[in-house]
Amino acid sequence: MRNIAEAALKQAIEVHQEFLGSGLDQAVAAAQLISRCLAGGGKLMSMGNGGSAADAQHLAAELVNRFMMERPGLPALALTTDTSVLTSVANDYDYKEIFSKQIKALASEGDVVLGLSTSGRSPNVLAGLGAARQRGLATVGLTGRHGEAMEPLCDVLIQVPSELTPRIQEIHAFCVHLICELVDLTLFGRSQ
Ligand SMILES: O=C(CO)[C@@H](O)[C@H](O)[C@H](O)[C@H](O)COP(=O)(O)O
Ligand SMILES: [Zn+2]
Repeated sequence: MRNIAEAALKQAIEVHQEFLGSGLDQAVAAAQLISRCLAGGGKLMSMGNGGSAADAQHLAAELVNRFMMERPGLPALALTTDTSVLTSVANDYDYKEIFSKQIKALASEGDVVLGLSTSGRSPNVLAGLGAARQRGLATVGLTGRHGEAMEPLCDVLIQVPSELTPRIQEIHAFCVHLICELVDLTLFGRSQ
């Protein structure tokens, strides 16, 4: 057991180390884009499946409530939480449309849509980013090594250099916190 745990942690350290060189600039660019949208009166809408749904909710919660310091709440909405909307869209139309339909209904000019998909292939995340693009909204993607399908739909795409969902998600969680820290720094002059 200890050897499995050690291998997993070493793998995580290696992916974090590689991300420092290959992905951190995109994470900073994503935070800058989101800061600009929020400063301009827009809101953030986030989406993902499974663990990435939790990450989408985590980001929205930190923004709406607070991150490390006291500050006014910021407008953010996870598109993964309203089970009536989610089940009716999936039931009447298609699971693929659960995010895109919400974006079409809720988006205003100046908003930013953020999608997480470790495979880069979840049809509902791709459709959500596509709907955001069609509405002229800013888009941010978080993915793994194979984010090819997300690339043309994202203004900023954060790619984690791994194919393993848990390792990718661990860096996505780091990016969620980094975005919050840099948004606070940009909008309020400090983050702690
Ligand atoms: O958290 C995990 C695995 O670590 C799972 O719940 C995982 O998020 C789900 O299988 C998702 O459906 C995967 O979707 P995606 O990241 O490929 O878009
Ligand atoms: Zn997970």
